[in-house]
Amino acid sequence: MAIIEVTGVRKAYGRRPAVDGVSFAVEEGEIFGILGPNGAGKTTTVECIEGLRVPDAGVIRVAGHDPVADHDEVTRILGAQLQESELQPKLTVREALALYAAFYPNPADWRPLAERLGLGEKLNTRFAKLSGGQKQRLFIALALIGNPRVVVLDELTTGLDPRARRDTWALIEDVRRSGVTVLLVTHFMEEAQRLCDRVAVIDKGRIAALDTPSGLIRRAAGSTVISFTPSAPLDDIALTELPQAAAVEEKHGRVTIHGTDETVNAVITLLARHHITAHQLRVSEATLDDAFLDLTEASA
Ligand SMILES: Nc1ncnc2c1ncn2[C@@H]1O[C@H](COP(=O)(O)OP(=O)(O)OP(=O)(O)O)[C@@H](O)[C@H]1O
Repeated sequence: MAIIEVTGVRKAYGRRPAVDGVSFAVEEGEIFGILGPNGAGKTTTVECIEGLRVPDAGVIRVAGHDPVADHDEVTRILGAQLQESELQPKLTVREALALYAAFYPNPADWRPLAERLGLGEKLNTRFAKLSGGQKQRLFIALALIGNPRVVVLDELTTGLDPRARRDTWALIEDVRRSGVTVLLVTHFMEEAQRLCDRVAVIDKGRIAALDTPSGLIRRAAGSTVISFTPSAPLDDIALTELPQAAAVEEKHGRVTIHGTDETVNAVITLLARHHITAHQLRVSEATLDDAFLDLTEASA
């Protein structure tokens, strides 16, 4: 069952459209990613879902409710991560948790929540003295304190070191295991690939693609990347006609081909036929990074 339904949403600032006819549905229990370059319209889209912005056109439903007309109801269903600037630097972790718990009719018990998020030792620490990772964990705690069915996390791991980012990923998986649906806005392909069940790629206010991370990789770039330095120029060899070669690129004497396993064999056979050796031959799986660039370039 879809817990969030977004249908034909448009939102312009002045005459410039930021979100230009976006539709998608988030199923209950999934981690749904929104991925896109800077200024693509990701935050505007989630702010419309949160009821913080009013769309110019289109319909949004959160568990059947309109985020603007039924704002109180939606606030109970949907927990949103707070922006850093919204917390007082002198507030302690305990005070922040108790204060935010008081906003909700049926809040979670914040003590076990703080323990679960690794903040048990930090209850008396002021917000300003927390590390970046600890602040992010506090934001997750505050987003969860109202016992929401959906939590919206917008660029949660930006600015975190790799270890803190991985710890945060583990927490997000833990949140989903507890039955909460997660809507995750991110810039990090690795994050989307690792966490998300499905990803909507937004570019210039529109959905460029919506699929599982592996579906996006397959569809966009060709899932196998072959690169090598040929022992002689390839001038006369038509690599682009190889079976399922989605893209062929030559840079500084190194050739990169996106294709499939079948392409790997075909490249080697073709080179052998022309008595060319492939030096430093590398075969790797495409990443969501490749797919993202491909999808967003395609709509450029
Ligand atoms: N309050 C506002 N007033 C005017 N223009 C805005 C406003 N908020 C966003 N925009 C513009 O709308 C477009 C989409 O912005 P939005 O913040 O939704 O993108 P984003 O995908 O979240 O970007 P980023 O990844 O950089 O956070 C951008 O061109 C931005 O400059």
